[in-house]
Amino acid sequence: MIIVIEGGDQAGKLTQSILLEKALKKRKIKTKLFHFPDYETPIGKEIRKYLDGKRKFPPQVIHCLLAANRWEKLDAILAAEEKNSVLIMNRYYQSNLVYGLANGLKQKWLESLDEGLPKADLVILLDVTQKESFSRTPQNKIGGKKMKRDKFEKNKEFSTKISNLYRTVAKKKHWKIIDATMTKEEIHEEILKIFSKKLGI
Ligand SMILES: Nc1ncnc2c1ncn2[C@@H]1O[C@H](COP(=O)(O)OP(=O)(O)OP(=O)(O)O)[C@@H](O)[C@H]1O
Ligand SMILES: Cc1cn([C@H]2C[C@H](O)[C@@H](COP(=O)(O)O)O2)c(=O)[nH]c1=O
Repeated sequence: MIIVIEGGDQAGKLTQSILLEKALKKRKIKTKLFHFPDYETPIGKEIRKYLDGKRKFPPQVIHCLLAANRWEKLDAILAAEEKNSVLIMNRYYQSNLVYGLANGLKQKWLESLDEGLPKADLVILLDVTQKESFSRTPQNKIGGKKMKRDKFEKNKEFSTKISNLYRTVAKKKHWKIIDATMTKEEIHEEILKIFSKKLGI
């Protein structure tokens, strides 16, 4: 089963992905957590440079790179599917759809970039407003503080567009929507409830 934790910047995806991973492991459910973008790969390093403003790419190129970054991890994803019952994705191809639409790209074109990757069984949107997102302190994926907001995170107008698009796409695609202004613990409980309901346990 692939569970995707989605949402705008600082919605709490990393926090909730880690809490869910721990909770499932405690229940002896074999679980593996992936983070996208994966900044460790060759393409991931280019993406990092773009987000830090050290590279300039047209939107078509950066969204191809963001999809290619998942294809770089295909073997690892397939191997993890063999060994585990649950894969948690802290962002997956759903991010490229929402951010790509916000950057003026076409849905069909964006979706074609990820066609053939293992599909998500459950997508959970942490619904955060621009205001709430900007009030939170960015952190990096190993828990430390990020020095500054990246290219997609700096612009208030873009961030508002992302929040609105997430809600619209989530409704159309029947993703589960959680109010991300609740406490970390409340959100975690909601995610566990959704997960149990999906499994029928
Ligand atoms: N429910 C919450 N209420 C208040 N603050 C929160 C909540 N969840 C997470 N935070 C805080 O918000 C910040 C961002 O959290 P986190 O890194 O989990 O978000 P993210 O969605 O993964 O961010 P990014 O999009 O930048 O990768 C952190 O400082 C974290 O402690
Ligand atoms: C996976 C993925 C990400 N993005 C965007 C979303 C964010 O603005 C950045 C990643 O930042 P994070 O702090 O590491 O979450 O990239 C995207 O546009 N498309 C994608 O597929």
